[in-house]
Amino acid sequence: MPTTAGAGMLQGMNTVTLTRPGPTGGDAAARFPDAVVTTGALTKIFGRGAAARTAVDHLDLVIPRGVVYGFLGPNGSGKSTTMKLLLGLLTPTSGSVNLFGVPLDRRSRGGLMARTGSMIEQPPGYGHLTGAENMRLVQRMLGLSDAQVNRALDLVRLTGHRDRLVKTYSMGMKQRLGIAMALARQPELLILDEPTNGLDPAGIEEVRNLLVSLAAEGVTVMVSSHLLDEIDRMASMLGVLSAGRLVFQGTRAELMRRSVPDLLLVTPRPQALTPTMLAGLDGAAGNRPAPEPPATTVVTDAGVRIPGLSPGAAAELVRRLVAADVPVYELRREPQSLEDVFMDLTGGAGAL
Ligand SMILES: Nc1ncnc2c1ncn2[C@@H]1O[C@H](COP(=O)(O)OP(=O)(O)OP(=O)(O)O)[C@@H](O)[C@H]1O
Repeated sequence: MPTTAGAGMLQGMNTVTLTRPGPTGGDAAARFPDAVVTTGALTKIFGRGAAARTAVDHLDLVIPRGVVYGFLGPNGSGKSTTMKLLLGLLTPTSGSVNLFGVPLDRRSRGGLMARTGSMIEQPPGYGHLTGAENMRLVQRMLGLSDAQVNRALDLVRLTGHRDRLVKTYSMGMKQRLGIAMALARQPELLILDEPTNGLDPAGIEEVRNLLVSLAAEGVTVMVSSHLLDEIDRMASMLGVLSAGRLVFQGTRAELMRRSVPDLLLVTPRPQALTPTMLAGLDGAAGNRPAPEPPATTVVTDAGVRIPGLSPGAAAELVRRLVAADVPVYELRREPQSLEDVFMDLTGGAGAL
């Protein structure tokens, strides 16, 4: 059976201002005593010597109680590895994990996992058994009551399909069964790796509604995705990974405040925006470096978009345009979309 975290089959089931990642080091647990998850400089390096690969690089996560925390990053950015570290399925190379204010180690893990539900990578479930039979396995393993199992199946709306073989389930139903397994023990913390993977828009909406309603009941939900759209409307807090590093942690509103609007130049001579014309203009204080022309200037029907210039650099650009006798019909700020901000943060990697 594919893994969920837990005892064998089921484990422990269960910051723009784009703000740079906030609290650092092991003091996060002390600074955020109510946080359900904190990590201090959490690092995982796979392999050794020349083959060493840093999958997770000094992460300082802070996940407050009762939020849906959207954990975003392109493929290979380290989301699954981080979640496995949080569940004690991998040992950190360095750094610390605190769950419910308790350091995660070999001795504390059992107790902490008893309060945690998870689904990592694949939705679990034996295809040759029915949904109910799969749930019974979980029930026995975790010593759950019939009521707990029935409630979990109900929550994911599988009660009417409980007697069907799992191999006849759609992808969405399999994902929901995995979530039911993670939910059955009524965890305080739910860690789900890409639970919307392979779902159609209706399936994504169902998972979204379920997770938001669980958070409203006080469950802390950490959910990963490489797709911004899937996370955006369910997460009240976002953590963004890029190449193993946490490049942002905070609310959506904070993320948008980090946005530096592009400049849109309307001119009949877009070709006048040469690298020389833009050389040395500094970026605004935000998430982006100064543009490296001509790659980052984009000629659109509306005009030439120039990303990330500070007010001073914009004024200097106007001086240069006038000195070069380039007609300027219009120069205005164009707000970035959330998608643009993410693309900047992750260096445009992957399909966020
Ligand atoms: N057991 C392992 N041994 C060696 N390298 C690994 C191992 N597990 C993961 N990696 C590497 O660590 C990096 C992060 O992988 P990880 O699966 O955590 O990323 P991810 O963000 O979850 O990506 P995806 O969405 O594609 O699953 C990748 O470069 C991956 O190849």
